[in-house]
Amino acid sequence: MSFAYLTVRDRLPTILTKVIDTIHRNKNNFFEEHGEEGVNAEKRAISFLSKLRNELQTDKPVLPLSDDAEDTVAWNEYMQRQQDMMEDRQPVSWFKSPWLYVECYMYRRIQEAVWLNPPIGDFDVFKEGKTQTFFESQQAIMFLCTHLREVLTSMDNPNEKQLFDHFLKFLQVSLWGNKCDLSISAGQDNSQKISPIESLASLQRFILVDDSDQVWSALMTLQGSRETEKRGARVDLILDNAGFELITDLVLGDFLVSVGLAKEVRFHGKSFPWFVSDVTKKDFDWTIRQTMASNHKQMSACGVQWKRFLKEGVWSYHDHRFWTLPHEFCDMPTDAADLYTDLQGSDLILFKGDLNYRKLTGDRDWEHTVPFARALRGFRPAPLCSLRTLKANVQVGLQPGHGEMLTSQEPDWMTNGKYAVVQFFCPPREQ
Ligand SMILES: O=P(O)(O)OC[C@@]1(O)O[C@H](CO)[C@@H](O)[C@@H]1O
Ligand SMILES: [Mn+2]
Repeated sequence: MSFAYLTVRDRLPTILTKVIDTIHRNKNNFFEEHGEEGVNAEKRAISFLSKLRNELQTDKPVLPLSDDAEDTVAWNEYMQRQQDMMEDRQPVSWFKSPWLYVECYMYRRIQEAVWLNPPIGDFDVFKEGKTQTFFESQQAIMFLCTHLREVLTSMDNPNEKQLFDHFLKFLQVSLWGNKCDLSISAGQDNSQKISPIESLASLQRFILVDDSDQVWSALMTLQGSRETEKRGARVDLILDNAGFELITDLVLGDFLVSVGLAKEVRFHGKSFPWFVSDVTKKDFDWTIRQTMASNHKQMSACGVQWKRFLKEGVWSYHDHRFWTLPHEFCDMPTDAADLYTDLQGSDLILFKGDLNYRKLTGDRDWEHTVPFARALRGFRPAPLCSLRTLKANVQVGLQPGHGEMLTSQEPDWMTNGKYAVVQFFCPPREQ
């Protein structure tokens, strides 16, 4: 049985059950905030979601969205296209459609349940889990913040080699931070409790493709032009999960800006709760506020600095509805031309996580030796790099024989989250 099939059969209904339970447990809060209207909204949302779980479990056709959000038309058009592509005119159902599509669809339907019930329309059904991992990872967060502040204060005029060594560490911490998503464990504890910097050396052998030096070169190219005004790169960081992973990304963003490798870092998150643990604007702001408010000196110093970066515009947060559509990224130029144009202005785009990798590669059954550039199928807004731990059945850009060797030793190497890639692509100069 495939990993995709098992996800749809087992993992997605478990996630739905948890969502139903969360909404139910918040009944009193809804009552306090909105009176009877809040309780009615709770009831309607739960009945909607129970129906959804039943549709999934009995392999019913997927239904068009019935809400009136900014992305509803785009979703329904996409679904119609999928239907038109079905041979024999069978309706697209939960088990008879691409995994990437139904998984995204389920998260959008959960949001439909919330949006159709305006009194609870801004309730985040995954907030509790995200908050919990953040608190459970406090030790690792403090450690990381301390390390960052120490590196930054000790680095008066560092040489290139020192800078590169630190860069590698922060890049790898952000990479392994992706181990901590909540959807793979269906919301089970996945918090980070040990020192993230110390574990790096022992994790190195699990990085199957490591293009870190090319990422470094991309940043250094922009350093070269000191006499011109443009010093330092514009980096776009396409975020994945909240909790510990987000902290690792903020720490990386802080390092890049503080040492002058980047002049600007633009964080991109999701516009509604997504894949259990993904970052929304609220999570982003909440995380920075929590970090600022910490009793731990170095941690709160980081929070204060991050707030300042945002205020000064050195950092900024962005979201776009495209990130919560089921489209592969090669569709971006046609389906989200504004976002593609925006990303073309970047000097380096870092894509965090597994889902972004699936969308970069179209989640196809590629041969493992297919070059990353080919799997991107024309998606080439700017130099880009995927920082991803492997949690789904797709991996490209390996040396001949490597994939086969891994399969023979560890059949679930693509889904057990033990392995990772730092995979870089640079568009040719003249496109
Ligand atoms: O993108 P992330 O957070 O690294 O991982 C999310 C993810 O692993 O969870 C799903 C399982 O439900 C996978 O399909 C998906 O790719
Ligand atoms: Mn995620």
